[in-house]
Amino acid sequence: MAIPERCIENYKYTFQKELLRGKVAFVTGGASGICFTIAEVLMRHGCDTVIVSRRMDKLKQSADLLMKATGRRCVPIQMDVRKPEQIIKAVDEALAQMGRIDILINGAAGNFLAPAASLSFNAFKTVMEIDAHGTFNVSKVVYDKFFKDHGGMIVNITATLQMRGTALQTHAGSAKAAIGKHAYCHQLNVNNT
Ligand SMILES: CC/C=C\C/C=C\C/C=C\C/C=C\C/C=C\C/C=C\C=C\C(=O)SCCNC(=O)CCNC(=O)[C@H](O)C(C)(C)COP(=O)(O)OP(=O)(O)OC[C@H]1O[C@@H](n2cnc3c(N)ncnc32)[C@H](O)[C@@H]1OP(=O)(O)O
Ligand SMILES: NC(=O)C1=CN([C@@H]2O[C@H](COP(=O)(O)OP(=O)(O)OC[C@H]3O[C@@H](n4cnc5c(N)ncnc54)[C@H](OP(=O)(O)O)[C@@H]3O)[C@@H](O)[C@H]2O)C=CC1
Repeated sequence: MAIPERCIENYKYTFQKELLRGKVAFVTGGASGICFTIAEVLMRHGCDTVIVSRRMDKLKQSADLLMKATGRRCVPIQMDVRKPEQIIKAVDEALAQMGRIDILINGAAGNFLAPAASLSFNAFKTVMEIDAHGTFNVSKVVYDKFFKDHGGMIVNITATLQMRGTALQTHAGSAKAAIGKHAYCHQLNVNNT
């Protein structure tokens, strides 16, 4: 059984408590780490969430913790951000259960510390596919199925390691740089159309 995440003790509000009441967020990687806490903070502000990743046991455990701590709804759905057919199914299920998606958090990522010389073709490809392709894949499906007609917000979780370069991080640095440029180009596209 996966080790459970922990919710924030004595949460202090900076924003209005009900700021996101009636909104729904779709959070990739939301069962663990940073994106678990992002889901928690959104829920503490009235938002309902869908958390997605590959391990259903971990998703269920985290969804239970989040609902108990915040009193909001959290639906766990299994999917791999590298597999478009799984994303389409997951977004369909999210919309069937929640009726809407207002916020997409692209947080799912894969990483490990490894010298560039020891990266196999598949090691580099795997991290690029989870981080960079995954961000595009999920954004495309959520856009096509909901944001195109209703609007919505996409938040891509990147890093700083790619900005000046970081040892042992050729794969993750390349993937996170791609995500940054993707967001920038996408913004230009949206503003020009
Ligand atoms: C991530 C850092 C980890 C620990 C940090 C510890 C100390 C910090 C010290 C200094 C800091 C220095 C730098 C900063 C580093 C990081 C912080 C900044 C950014 C962080 C970004 C993040 O994304 S953190 C999130 C990390 N979370 C995860 O990775 C969870 C999900 N991870 C996974 O699912 C796997 O780890 C996976 C990414 C490998 C994907 O799994 P899967 O699809 O099942 O793939 P596999 O079949 O297992 O592997 C695919 C190919 O990759 C090769 N591989 C796997 N691991 C390694 C490795 N350690 N070294 C080299 N190659 C590896 C594997 O062999 C496969 O290739 P083949 O050719 O064999 O097929
Ligand atoms: N930790 C850090 O120091 C830093 C992290 N970041 C970024 O913050 C975000 C969260 O990182 P962190 O909390 O450390 O990491 P975690 O390992 O806790 O979170 C990564 C999540 O992504 C999910 N995931 C991985 N691969 C896939 C996939 N193929 N499909 C669907 N879900 C997947 C994992 O679940 P599962 O394995 O069950 O699929 C896991 O829940 C990431 O984008 C990371 O790059 C940025 C800078 C620094």
